[in-house]
Amino acid sequence: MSNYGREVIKVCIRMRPLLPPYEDEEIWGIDSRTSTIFTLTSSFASKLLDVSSNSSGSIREKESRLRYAETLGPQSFTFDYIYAPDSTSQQIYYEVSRPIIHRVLNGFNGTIFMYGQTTSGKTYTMLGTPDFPGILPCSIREIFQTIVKDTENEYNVWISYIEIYNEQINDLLAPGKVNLKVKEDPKQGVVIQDVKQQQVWTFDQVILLMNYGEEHRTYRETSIHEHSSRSHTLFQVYIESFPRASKGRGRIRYSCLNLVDLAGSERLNDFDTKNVTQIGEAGYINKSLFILAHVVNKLAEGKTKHIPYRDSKLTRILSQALGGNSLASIICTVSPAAMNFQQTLSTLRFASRAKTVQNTPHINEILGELANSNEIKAQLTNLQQELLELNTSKIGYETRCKFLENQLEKIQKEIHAKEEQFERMIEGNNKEREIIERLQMVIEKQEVDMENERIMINGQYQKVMEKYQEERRVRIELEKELDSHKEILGRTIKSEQQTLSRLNMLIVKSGGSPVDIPSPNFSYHPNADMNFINSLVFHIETDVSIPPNSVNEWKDVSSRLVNDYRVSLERLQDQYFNKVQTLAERLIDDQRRIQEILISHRGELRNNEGMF
Ligand SMILES: Nc1ncnc2c1ncn2[C@@H]1O[C@H](COP(=O)(O)OP(=O)(O)OP(=O)(O)O)[C@@H](O)[C@H]1O
Repeated sequence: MSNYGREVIKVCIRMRPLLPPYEDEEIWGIDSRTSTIFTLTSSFASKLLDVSSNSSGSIREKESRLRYAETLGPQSFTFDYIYAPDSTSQQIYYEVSRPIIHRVLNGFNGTIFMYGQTTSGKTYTMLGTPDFPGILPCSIREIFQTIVKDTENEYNVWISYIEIYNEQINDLLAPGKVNLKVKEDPKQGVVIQDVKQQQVWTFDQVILLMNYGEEHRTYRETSIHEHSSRSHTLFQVYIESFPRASKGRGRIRYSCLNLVDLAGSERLNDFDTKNVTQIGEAGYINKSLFILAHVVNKLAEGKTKHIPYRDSKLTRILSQALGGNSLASIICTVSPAAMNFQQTLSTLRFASRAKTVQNTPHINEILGELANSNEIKAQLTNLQQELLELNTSKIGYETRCKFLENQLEKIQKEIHAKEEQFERMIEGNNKEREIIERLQMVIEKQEVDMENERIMINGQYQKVMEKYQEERRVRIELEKELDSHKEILGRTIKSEQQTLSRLNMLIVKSGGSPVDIPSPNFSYHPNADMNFINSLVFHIETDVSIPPNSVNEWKDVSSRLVNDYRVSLERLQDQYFNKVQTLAERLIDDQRRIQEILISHRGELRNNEGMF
């Protein structure tokens, strides 16, 4: 085995296009020149403030996103590669995966894994479609094309395909084989016990097997993705190669390519809370991704000891790719949508930490039967020397061994206790997270209810104000009408008084006593009597003879007139005051109702504040 240097994990980001009609505006932008991804904060803020727009998400959700983004300020991340929404999987394959494939063919282990929230495009990038093949088919094609062209070496290739569903390993190429165990192999490192390893010779054969495995993989329709992977999958390609001339008795290189498609992280409140299967699956997915992030964090901090690989099957299987003997690339898929802002940010933070993790890849090589005999002889001499040394210090060694065994047992117990404690902590965390998410849902609902109520109260207030305006308008019109009546009445009374004065003059002239002229305070109500008086005055003034009974008659008429004026005026005043009274009462009533609604609304607000 030769010595090799350390290599950091390569990390690339792929941003998929917006998925209409559910997703709203873009919040992330890309500068391909500098491989930077950044927030379009100003447009984000302006778009989120426009809460009345038709875009998806509740008003509360948008406001909380805005608050979150404002608190954080502009975000920007730089990676090895960043791919814009119009990039192809083939392009990513050429730049990110192909260099690894060629080194795997030379005896290095290699791992490429997809990481990102649900619906961000992991499976699309890994498997692709018939028109746009993904990383997996492109890698397999490259392997066989290279093997065919290599005239110096001979190769054997095997594949296996497993899924980790609810922390249980199931064989996708042998569907009956479930709950497989993981074990340490001195030669190959961590391996899956009893997994079906199928030898393959062509690209088509591998694709057939891949499709067969896909049929048995666990997918489910969720509220946000109709074909969502509910498990992590691991597609492994084992390659053995040796120079044709040695016929397998010289140096043999063996390597393994791991293609990992992780299930997406998701928020528990994106699920129907009554769907126990979905909630359970999401819990397992989130827990294993949490442990993966924990492992990456520890490695990123530069720690090499006590890395909690054993806390999940996923991290145990990926231990070679994370800080071990493997080349590794992580392809993080993200959504550009404002509604996925927090999940994208969390993926980018994971990616930032992952790109500082270092591995120590080396060529895996063993010696065949007729390998360099000098090397074997040298090794034999070393071993004999070691044996001699061991024999001489056998007693000390045995004592030391005993001591170490005891120590080991003690440490194992401690580890076990810590593992249990950690399990309980994670369970507690999950429960707390669930409670917080439920509380958030309750708060969200109450805020929506309060918003609706506020809109309703505004509507009612608006109506009351309109009614009040209308009644005010009617009152002003009534006052105007009354004024005009008064004016007409005044004018009429004046003209009638003049007529009656003229009549009195005639009466006095003819030796009679004058009649009382009514005061001008009374209302006028036109009637036939006035016509009669007018004709009487006309007769007198024009010396036309007046019928003898007419003088008494006009006296009656004039006193009736006075009464009529009074009654008419009083009726008019009554009507006017009644109307004004009714309007005032209605106004007071409406104001009282508005007051009551506002008081109860404030009371509820105070209750809600008290709750949270
Ligand atoms: N780069 C892309 N270009 C066009 N469409 C894409 C792209 N990436 C993803 N999609 C589409 O987005 C949807 C979700 O993609 P995909 O199934 O790959 O998501 P995922 O991350 O694997 O989700 P899950 O974790 O729920 O399985 C699919 O309809 C897919 O066709």
